[in-house]
Amino acid sequence: MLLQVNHLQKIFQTRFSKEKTTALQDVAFGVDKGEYIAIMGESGSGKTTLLNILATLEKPTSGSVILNDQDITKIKENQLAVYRREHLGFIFQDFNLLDTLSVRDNIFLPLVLGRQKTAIMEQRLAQLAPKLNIADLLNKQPFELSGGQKQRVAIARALITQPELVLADEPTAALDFKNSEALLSLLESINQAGQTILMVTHSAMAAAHAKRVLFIKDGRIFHQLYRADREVPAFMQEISLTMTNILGTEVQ
Ligand SMILES: Nc1ncnc2c1ncn2[C@@H]1O[C@H](COP(=O)(O)OP(=O)(O)OP(=O)(O)O)[C@@H](O)[C@H]1O
Repeated sequence: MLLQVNHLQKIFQTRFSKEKTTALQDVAFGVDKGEYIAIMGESGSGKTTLLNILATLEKPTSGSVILNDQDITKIKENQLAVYRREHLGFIFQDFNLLDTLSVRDNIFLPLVLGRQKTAIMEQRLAQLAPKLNIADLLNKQPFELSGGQKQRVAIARALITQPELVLADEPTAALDFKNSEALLSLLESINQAGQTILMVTHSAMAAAHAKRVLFIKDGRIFHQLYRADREVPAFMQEISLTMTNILGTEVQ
């Protein structure tokens, strides 16, 4: 198993008041290499908190996150940036491209920080660029790109380090229907090529592209659905029904 999450609990306590919020009560699940998992739940159910802990951006109150036999909640503060760069890929809502760098340099950024050789960087980009249809964009600046092109560049940057796990946080939240569809089919094909993906989303349509959906409620995983060999629309219908019936939430 690639990732094993055990008895994860997160209690927030603000500095100024004694009030405690339990964001995660007891979350446990495992992810095999090559899986594509979506995590759904209503607002405030703990999705972002869970993703932040998996991303090593936040420490749990208790519990463990084992990625490739290492408990990543125990990594020392001064080693976290290197760990993230070497083992994890991130795809966020706003894509976070730096306008002062060319597209090529934006994609190379994690490798430059990790001091990879130029030849290796060029070789990996040469493999990725045609797959993501960005080969003609490499010398442009991010502000010259369309929204869809920016997404594909951000995906290239997430994949260039060949991460064990890609974490996506609401990747379609800021996109229109057409760009969402394009992004989701790209993520699907990246997964088919062997990349493990874990995505947090509000959208039943986005979740329906995953192979398995975990539903989180009140800080616990309480249900899961497998896509099996179903097409996206059929799976989406079951996801929406599950959200409505079990969570009592309407989803878009
Ligand atoms: N830094 C923090 N300090 C205190 N409470 C927090 C903090 N971060 C999150 N919480 C609380 O933890 C709970 C879970 O929040 P979280 O952001 O994980 O939910 P979510 O499912 O991602 O919600 P949304 O879908 O609205 O983004 C909420 O009650 C929230 O108010």
